[in-house]
Formats: sequence, C-alpha cells, structure tokens
Amino acid sequence: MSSLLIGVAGGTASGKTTLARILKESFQDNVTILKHDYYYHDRSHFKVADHKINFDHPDSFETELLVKHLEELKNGRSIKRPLYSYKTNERLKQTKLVKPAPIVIVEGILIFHYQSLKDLLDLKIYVDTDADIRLLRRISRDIKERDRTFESVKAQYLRTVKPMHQKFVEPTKYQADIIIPHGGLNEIANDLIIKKIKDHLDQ
Ligand SMILES: Nc1ncnc2c1ncn2[C@@H]1O[C@H](COP(=O)(O)OP(=O)(O)O)[C@@H](O)[C@H]1O
Ligand SMILES: O=c1ccn([C@@H]2O[C@H](COP(=O)(O)O)[C@@H](O)[C@H]2O)c(=O)[nH]1
Repeated sequence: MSSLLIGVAGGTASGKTTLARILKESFQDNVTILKHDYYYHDRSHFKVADHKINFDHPDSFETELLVKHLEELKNGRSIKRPLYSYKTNERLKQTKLVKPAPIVIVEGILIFHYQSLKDLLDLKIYVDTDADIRLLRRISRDIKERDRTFESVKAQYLRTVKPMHQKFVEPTKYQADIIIPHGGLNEIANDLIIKKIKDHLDQ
C-alpha cells in the first residue's frame, strides 16, 4: 500500500500542529509528520531582530527538498530531514531520520502555494481560524516557546505575517478539499478525518 499524503495548511497558529498531533495520537507509528517549517532557509547570519526578516513569503523555504523527501517517503524510503531553530533562525547541522509510514502528514502555512507540492497530496485540509484568535494564540506561543517579546511579535505580525497571510496563505484556502472552521479542536471535523484515515489503513 502506498502512503496516504495529507496536507494540513492554514494561517499561523490556526491549529495545524494540534490537528497533526491528534492524528498522530490516534494512529501512532502509522503516522509520520513533516513540517514545512523544518525546511526554512538558514537565516542565522541575520543579526537583526526577527521581525525584520520575512518568514512568511513562499521563497523563505527550501520547498524542493521537502518535495524530494515526500517522494522518497511515498516510495517507502527513509529520509534525513533538516532541523530548524525558531530561536536562532538557524538550519542546524544535524538531521533527523524519518521512516516511511502509511500516513504522511505535511503541515505548513504555505504548502498549497506550490504546484509541485500540491500535486503530491492525496488530501488537502485547510484549518481556518479567525485572525484575531490566531494572533492571540501566536502572541502566547511565541513568547512561551520561541523566545520572543510582545513587541517583536507585534512588529513581525504587522510587517510581514499579516500582509503575507492575505497575499499568499488565505488564497490557498480554495485549493483545499476540506476547510475546517474553528481549527485546533474541532471534534466533528477531526473525527471525519480519522474515519478517512481508518478507511485507508483498512484497504
Ligand atoms: N482550539 C484551541 N483552543 C485553544 N488553543 C488552541 C487551540 N488550538 C490550538 N491552540 C493553541 O494555539 C497555539 C497554536 O496552535 P498550533 O496547533 O501550534 O497552530 P499552528 O501549527 O497552525 O501554528 C498553540 O499554543 C496551541 O496549543
Ligand atoms: O525563524 C522563524 C521561522 C518562522 N517563523 C514564523 O512561523 C510561522 C509559521 O509557523 P506556524 O507554526 O504555522 O505558526 C510563520 O508565520 C513565521 O512568521 C518565525 O517567526 N521565525
């Protein structure tokens, strides 16, 4: 059986990681998760504050490498994925071994922007959460987990995150097979996706 490739897109802090985590908890070793964020270009040479760098433009990622890795996984071969630090904007020297699995979830704000990536996906899910909720979540998460200050989150949001969302992320919503409202813990939507995955595993 070839792997089922599921893409989970949506704005920052919409609940993509939360959905991927719920699917991983339900299906354990049957699920492998790859984040587009692992494939950010290295920006550690920038000595300026984070909010000066545009991390929300499609050119910020090495998407060709992600596409190559997804093809490898789909063909049953392991890959060594990059490791990325949000704290230092750095692509680390080490890599992490990722084994193929029946379900591969790829997650990221812009994954439906690239035709080559979209063509590989069997199911495209867009997690749709209101911008004010996402901003509140992002402020808490970035301060707690990504070593940011309120001022830096605010400046980055206004300078790049919001305009790039409107220009590049939001339009990809209509590329999705399923749009999940109130993303993160939408139980009905999550149950439907779990059912779809079970059907694939039972084939
Ligand atoms: N339904 C929800 N209710 C409250 N907080 C949530 C919900 N879904 C996600 N979060 C929180 O919001 C933050 C961003 O969620 P996450 O799933 O990491 O989003 P994304 O991967 O889209 O950036 C995390 O701190 C997460 O715990
Ligand atoms: O070094 C970095 C890399 C990325 N970001 C921000 O992360 C989000 C995407 O991650 P989500 O988990 O989907 O929120 C994106 O909006 C970038 O702005 C960063 O701040 N620093």
